[in-house]
Amino acid sequence: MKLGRIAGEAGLDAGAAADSTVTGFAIDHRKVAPGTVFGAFQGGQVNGEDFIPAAIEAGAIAVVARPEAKVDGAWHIADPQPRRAFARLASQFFTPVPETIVAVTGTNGKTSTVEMTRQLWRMAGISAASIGTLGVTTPDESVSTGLTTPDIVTFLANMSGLAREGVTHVAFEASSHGLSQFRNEGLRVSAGAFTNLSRDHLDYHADMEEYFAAKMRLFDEVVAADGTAVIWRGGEGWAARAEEHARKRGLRVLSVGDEGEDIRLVARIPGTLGQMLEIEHGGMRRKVALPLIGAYQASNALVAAGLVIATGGDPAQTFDSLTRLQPVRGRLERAALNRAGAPVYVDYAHTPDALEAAIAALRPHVEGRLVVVFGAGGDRDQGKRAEMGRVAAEQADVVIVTDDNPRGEDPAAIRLQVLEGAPGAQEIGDRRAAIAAAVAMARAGDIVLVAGKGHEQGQIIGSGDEMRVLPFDDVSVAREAAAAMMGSEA
Ligand SMILES: CC(=O)N[C@H]1[C@@H](OP(=O)(O)OP(=O)(O)OC[C@H]2O[C@@H](n3ccc(=O)[nH]c3=O)[C@H](O)[C@@H]2O)O[C@H](CO)[C@@H](O)[C@@H]1O[C@H](C)C(=O)N[C@@H](C)C(=O)N[C@H](CCC(=O)O)C(=O)O
Ligand SMILES: Nc1ncnc2c1ncn2[C@@H]1O[C@H](COP(=O)(O)OP(=O)(O)OP(=O)(O)O)[C@@H](O)[C@H]1O
Ligand SMILES: N[C@H](CCC[C@H](N)C(=O)O)C(=O)O
Ligand SMILES: [Mg+2]
Repeated sequence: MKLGRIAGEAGLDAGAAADSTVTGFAIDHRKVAPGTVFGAFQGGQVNGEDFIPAAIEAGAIAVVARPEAKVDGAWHIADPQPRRAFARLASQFFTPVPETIVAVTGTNGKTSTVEMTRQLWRMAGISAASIGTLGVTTPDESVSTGLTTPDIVTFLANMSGLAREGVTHVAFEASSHGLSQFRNEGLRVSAGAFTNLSRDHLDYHADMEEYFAAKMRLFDEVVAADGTAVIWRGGEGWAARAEEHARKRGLRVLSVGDEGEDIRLVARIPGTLGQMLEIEHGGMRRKVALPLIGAYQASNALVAAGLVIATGGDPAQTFDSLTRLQPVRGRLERAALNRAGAPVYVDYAHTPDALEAAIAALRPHVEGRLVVVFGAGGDRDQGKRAEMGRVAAEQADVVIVTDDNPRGEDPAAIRLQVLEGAPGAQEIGDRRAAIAAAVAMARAGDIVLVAGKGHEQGQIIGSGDEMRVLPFDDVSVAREAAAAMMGSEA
């Protein structure tokens, strides 16, 4: 494909390089091959513009960078917003793309919602995929990408790869990092969902307002002008503000929740292994037996239904399919039963709000004590740590504070910050030992919640060149602990 054509379609100027043949796109100079268009961006760690000479040396034919960047020996596609311009350009190259694409943003619930959306589409006989924290999931496989929202080149390449495999519908997670770095642009996004907003990532965003503004790029810019915003009505006013953004842009709004106008959750009755939802849609009331526990899973399932309906799904069939949803990995996953018959749940709660939601989900099922084991990630928002401690101390009966991906920080210092909010908690740094202690202490009627890592397969220790990922899986560790207890009795 000629650069001139790609640039023309994107409304950019390819100048003297118009006749060059484009072989690919890269945002990392180490991935540049002859014929590549290189995107040079100023990052949080380094300035990508410093790598322009090396990229040109490696064969870059054009460089997308700020007007003030110095580009010698390749065509300079100058734009004050180079990440956006690069995305526009790259999206002309990575074709075809799936015809129906939807995005989910919010602090918690993105992974669950995209996965449930994929499942609902699949049950309707559609070839669907999801992209997010769990990787790229298709009917056949799940491949990890390492990030929730992959970089723009990986994202677009995945999208066109999926379309070539025959996938017509994709739901992807739009993290605030991804949105603010234009990691998913250039495609027609038919609908976007907003699940909720609460404290997280205040290491990256200056304050909650900035965090919210990053998320609102979804409605302000990313969703197509004739698209739909699916909004979970709840929380402290953020949903109402999200709705304002959507309406101002002229998007169709589909509101969901206790106060939702389009999909109203009239009643929710927790059961042993699931819950009964009474919902109202289009003037009709119906009961749905959702085979998942917890208010938060009901919210995500209904937002997923909203996305499917917003993009042409049949409402009756979609609500019916909710009764066959499979659990999402690491989200209230029942990992084991200990010797006393106490269940051990693994959940990905790693924010104060999520921890509260996970504990609330289990509370109706607890007859004795709720034992929670959790920590907080290193090199991430420090302010959420004590808040997580407070939620655990207030809502659980026994609290064990442990390690969760300390990364470049001193794990003991992270635990100390969590313990500030939970002064009476036990402290067991080694996560395996902490889980074993919780499993060993649980009696009949108790429930153990191991929070923070969910589906994760490793404990990240150190950063930069020193970084190591030690294999670690909460589900198997919980199972081993339960099995060891059985063994000790025999
Ligand atoms: C804070 C953050 O989001 N950083 C991501 C971002 O970095 P950045 O743009 O600031 O990049 P940088 O490292 O300063 O480098 C600047 C530019 O120089 C380029 N470069 C860099 C080095 C080099 O030798 N050559 C080169 O060309 C880089 O490719 C980049 O384009 O872009 C990089 C390239 O795509 C990502 O790898 C990196 O993710 C880091 C590893 C990360 O940990 N990100 C986490 C925080 C993250 O993104 N999480 C979100 C949220 C998860 C959630 O929902 O909770 C996610 O979507 O996963
Ligand atoms: N709708 C919700 N409301 C409150 N808490 C939720 C909700 N959905 C999920 N959670 C909590 O957040 C955890 C993570 O859920 P999920 O992975 O779906 O969110 P996410 O937004 O993708 O997270 P991340 O930002 O890490 O990608 C769950 O394990 C649960 O504890
Ligand atoms: N996407 C989230 C995942 C956090 C998971 C938790 N286990 C941690 O490491 O903090 C983040 O990067 O902030
Ligand atoms: Mg996620």
